[in-house]
Amino acid sequence: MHFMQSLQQAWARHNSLVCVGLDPEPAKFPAHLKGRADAVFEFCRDIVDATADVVSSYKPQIAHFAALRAEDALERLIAHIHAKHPGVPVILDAKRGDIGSTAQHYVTEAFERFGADAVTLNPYLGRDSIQPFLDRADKGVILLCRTSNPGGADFQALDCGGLPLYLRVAETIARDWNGHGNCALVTGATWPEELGKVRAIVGDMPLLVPGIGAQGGDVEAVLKHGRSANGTGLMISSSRAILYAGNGEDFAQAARAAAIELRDTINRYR
Ligand SMILES: O=C(O)c1cc(=O)[nH]c(=O)n1[C@@H]1O[C@H](COP(=O)(O)O)[C@@H](O)[C@H]1O
Repeated sequence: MHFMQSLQQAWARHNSLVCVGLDPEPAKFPAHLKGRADAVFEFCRDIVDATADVVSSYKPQIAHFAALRAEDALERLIAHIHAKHPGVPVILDAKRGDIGSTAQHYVTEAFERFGADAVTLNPYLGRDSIQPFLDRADKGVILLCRTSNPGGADFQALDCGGLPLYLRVAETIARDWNGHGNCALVTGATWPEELGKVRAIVGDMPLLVPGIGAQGGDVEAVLKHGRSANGTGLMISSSRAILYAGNGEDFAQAARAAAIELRDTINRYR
């Protein structure tokens, strides 16, 4: 199924805009998992199995696996999500972006090797660097626009012919790159007013919104500025605040409780 369709169906079926970021950090794992050969997979699998009915997407962050030489665990994890929780889309957070011939290999990496439904990309290299992804109409192409981090404004806020660069990015992608309707943008929860300016330009295009939880973004402000006309349009992502909500044997249940709390807080403002 197309990423955009499965996302919309998961929003509706689970009444949830929550995206759980899967960012394994073994130092934070519960004691009973530490030292186990397959701890990265087991930790993430247990989180997924405890939350799949209360979220609408997962977002594994590739560096968290690659740095641990655990890319095989990431492959198995995504396969597990598809097999056990069909219809919950997986966004590979890889922030790729390179010349077209190399981009083709990143396409294969994200969609064939890892089996992701969508991937995060950096649009800085321009249209031809993203074209091989845009051509995959069934896959989500999620482009950095206004990132959540403190330095996000260094370049993104620079004046670009009367508008900040991030709004030019939003404008160009909505107008010229979205022919297959498979584009989305990353807009950090830490800048809700900018998020609203992006929403005003892109209509109902989905926005991936990290920065809730550990980075301190405000849910109410995100919904106020970012929800689409029908009260959806957002993949509100939280990693550490959900993954490490508990660190005992019941860590997965603690993660479930944190995901439910976030879902319910979001739903109050939809
Ligand atoms: O593309 C992203 O997911 C992303 C974009 C952005 O602007 N800010 C941002 O924090 N992220 C990612 O979102 C996750 C945030 O993690 P927490 O702060 O623990 O919820 C990390 O995996 C980041 O790499």
